[in-house]
Amino acid sequence: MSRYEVPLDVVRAAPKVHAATFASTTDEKTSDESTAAVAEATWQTISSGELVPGDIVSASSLLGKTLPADMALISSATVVTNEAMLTGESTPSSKTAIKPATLSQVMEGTQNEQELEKSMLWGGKLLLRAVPEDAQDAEVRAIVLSTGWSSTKGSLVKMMLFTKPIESKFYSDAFKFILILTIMACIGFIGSVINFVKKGVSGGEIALRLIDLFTICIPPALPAALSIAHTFALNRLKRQNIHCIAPQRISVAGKVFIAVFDKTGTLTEGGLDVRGVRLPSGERVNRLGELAEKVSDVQEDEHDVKMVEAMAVTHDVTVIDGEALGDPLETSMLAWTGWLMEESPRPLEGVHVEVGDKQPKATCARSADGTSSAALLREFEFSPALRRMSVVTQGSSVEKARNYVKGASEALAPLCDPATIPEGYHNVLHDATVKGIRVLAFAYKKVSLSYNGSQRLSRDSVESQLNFLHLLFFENKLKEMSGPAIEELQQASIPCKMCTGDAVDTAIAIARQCNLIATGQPVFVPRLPEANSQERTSTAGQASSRGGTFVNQPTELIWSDIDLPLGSEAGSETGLDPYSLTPKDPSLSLSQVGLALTGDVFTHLLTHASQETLSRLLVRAAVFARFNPELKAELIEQLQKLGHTVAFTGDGANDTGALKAADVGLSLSEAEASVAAPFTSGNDTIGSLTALIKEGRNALATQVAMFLFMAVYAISEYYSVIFLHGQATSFDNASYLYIDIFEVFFMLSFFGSVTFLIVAQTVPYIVLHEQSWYQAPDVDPDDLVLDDQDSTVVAKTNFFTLVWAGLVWNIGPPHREPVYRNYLLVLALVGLFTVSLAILFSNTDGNGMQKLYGFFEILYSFLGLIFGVVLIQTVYIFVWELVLIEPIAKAMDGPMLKWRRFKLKRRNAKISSRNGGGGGEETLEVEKKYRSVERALKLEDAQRKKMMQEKH
Ligand SMILES: Nc1ncnc2c1ncn2[C@@H]1O[C@H](COP(=O)(O)OP(=O)(O)OP(=O)(O)O)[C@@H](O)[C@H]1O
Repeated sequence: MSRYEVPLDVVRAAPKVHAATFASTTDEKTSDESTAAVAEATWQTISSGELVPGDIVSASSLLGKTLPADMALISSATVVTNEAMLTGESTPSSKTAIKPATLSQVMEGTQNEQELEKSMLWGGKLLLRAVPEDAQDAEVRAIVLSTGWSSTKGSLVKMMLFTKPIESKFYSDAFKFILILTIMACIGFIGSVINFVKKGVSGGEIALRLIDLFTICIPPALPAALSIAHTFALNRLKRQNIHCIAPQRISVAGKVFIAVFDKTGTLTEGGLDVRGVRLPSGERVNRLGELAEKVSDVQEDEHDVKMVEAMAVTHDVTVIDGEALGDPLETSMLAWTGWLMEESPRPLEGVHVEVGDKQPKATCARSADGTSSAALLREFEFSPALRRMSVVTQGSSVEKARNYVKGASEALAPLCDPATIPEGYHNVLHDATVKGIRVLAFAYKKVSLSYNGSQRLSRDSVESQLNFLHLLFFENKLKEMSGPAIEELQQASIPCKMCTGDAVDTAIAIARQCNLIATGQPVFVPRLPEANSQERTSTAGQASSRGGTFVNQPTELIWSDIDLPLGSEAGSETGLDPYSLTPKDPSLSLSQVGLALTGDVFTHLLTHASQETLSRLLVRAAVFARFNPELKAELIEQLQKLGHTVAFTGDGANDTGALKAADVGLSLSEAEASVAAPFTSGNDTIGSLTALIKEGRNALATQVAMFLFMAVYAISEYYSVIFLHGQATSFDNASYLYIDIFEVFFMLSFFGSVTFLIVAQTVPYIVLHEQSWYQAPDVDPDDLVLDDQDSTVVAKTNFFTLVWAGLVWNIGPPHREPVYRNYLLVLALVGLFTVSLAILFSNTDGNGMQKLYGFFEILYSFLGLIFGVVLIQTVYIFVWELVLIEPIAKAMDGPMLKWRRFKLKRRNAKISSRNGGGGGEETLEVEKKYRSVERALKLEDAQRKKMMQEKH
């Protein structure tokens, strides 16, 4: 049995302490006994290849190494791993010990993934830190859950080895073409057999020649030829620091129709600089004060001290070797406070913690001057769905424990006592977010509990009945490359969209900075009538403060112009018509306005809107804000349902779903390969997507070229052989070798054209038969390989034809380098041309070349005719490809579209008759959908072109 193994020494508990007993217990007492049994175990060092699920290993022995299997942490410890390979996010993530109940659920396969994730040390991740919480513990223990192919790293390798088949029109067309070639081979087969039998050819010779015929028609080199384009593209991408685990996706990248980008860390810098804080001023509560840019600007009263303490503790930052590692937002926030994170000495010195029978978590935050400190008793991790995180702490400044909550402003506001929310809160938020500033809100409440009590708290109880504390502002700088990359994509007619978890105002401001939305273009955002607000995935305090009429109709959206000050809208006077989406302001046309959708509206539309409205909005909107990870993936699927090939570029754990759902998922990550996406770029810029699309188009063009070349090679050789079989003769073996080896393997990247080749192949053959000096070959029933005029003329024509076809179809642009830059190809072409010319005119009976190929001496004037035919054929191909194809294709566009519509109608009619009628409406709906999408796209295109023209 094959196995996937990472050879590494691992310290494992002696097999007698196998962990199944530990896992099967749910009550705390027995679990403690099991833990004690494991702790007393003797340890042995084994190879990682010997690990099996259920083994208990010492995670401490793997420090600084890549984990060899998927394991769950079972002892209380501070463990930090780098998740770049899994989520694309290279920030370290902390782990907590798995609960025995969760472990037994894992064994039964009924585990809650979110719960499990907190304790998982996934195979393939780098173990950065493993410190036991209890000082008496020598080892940090983990239980092996899966190894080899079943581990995360194993599945990454499996993904590389066995990529999911991709539905591709090119491949299905290629198979259809091979079918046609097979039919041709069968026809040729029947004709040749009849002819051979008539001429008395022996059975063995007939069989031999017919096998030739089939291998000619169905070229065995075709699969290798098609994958060569991917191999070259892979190497070129690697040189640009873009890695791929699913090579077939490269040509899909060439067909990308819509590009969707995550915002934070993808379009904007991952690292965020703190701009300052605003907290209730002077008389407190009523008003937010001025921006305090430095911590030294903050007053030293109780409220302000709490604010600094909140920022020092509400995060998931870990300090390793003096370096703070974690979410860049949180590391810069901690740095701003000037507080330090440290391992607490036991007992926790200077920190008032009620110690029960368990030691508290060994981390505390301490102010730089050492006068204040706070111990972290409990942490509820940041959840993108809730958009907040919280901690339970006990500080030295006040005797009681406190809960601190940090999160998105609109996620926190509803959890706070309204009396503590300062006046003008929404205006302050709006003013900041429209400038692209990222805002986080903080809240707190006082509690009184012991360490053990804090461990029993539920998230809901910690994050409710809060008091508003302050707002924290971050600078969200656009990456230098984002604007130019988006412009390049737009010039290539690829619509670009942003999908982010951030606030809609911030998202629009950033979209304007990077030209996703043109500067000065009004942007409309729909919101739900109040009656539907319960459905919202986010509580939009900000949106509801915008005014407007609330209507109790499920699909009637209220549109607001994002640039109007809060509360200044007249509701029905501004915005868009809910059905036609045309602006109510007659001076504006649809193409002049930008649209942005929020996650709550999108969720509502998914269930209530008609497919047509949804498609229009999805096609027209450039910004999707407050989208949680599930909605991001849903958006990608909805765009795909409209028939588009969608690319998604993201960098974080909240992008994993979208990266997987997209046709082309590009993860901006440090890791060389990420299970989250088929493509990983270490460049940290969306310029990687343009590079990927270019390579994709190039690979696709090359594949088509190769396919055509192989087809020409097959058809041209087929014709030659059929002619010769007609005379009961065949190519000499050396001629076959020439065509198979030189033409195929050296010039796999060449295109060919079938029609002209057939003409070029036929003319010399027919003219030869008209010559007075022509001699039909004497048939040898046991050997069809003869030195005769027919095989000489057909072979000499054949050699040339492919050289010219190779040149013409490799001209290069738009998606490939010009042919003269491909030095090897030029060299090969010149070489092959020279060889073909030498073969053509080496005409003296008995010279080496003649003998090798078994050629017959032919009049020089006839050889000149062959050369002339080849030249004319080349000119034909040039004219056809470079001049005629485009206008013909354009002329065919209309009928093709009609044909597609007709096919769509017929398919829908069939479906409806199968489902028992009612198809008329359905067909109409689908038809309408396509028309509206087409119309919207055309409009968007025209608008983009106009903008470009204005710009230039
Ligand atoms: N560490 C954190 N602690 C508390 N709240 C946070 C934290 N990180 C983000 N948030 C809040 O939750 C919101 C959603 O975060 P999420 O990570 O899903 O998206 P994002 O980082 O804002 O944007 P993007 O999706 O573009 O990466 C943020 O806009 C912010 O308000």
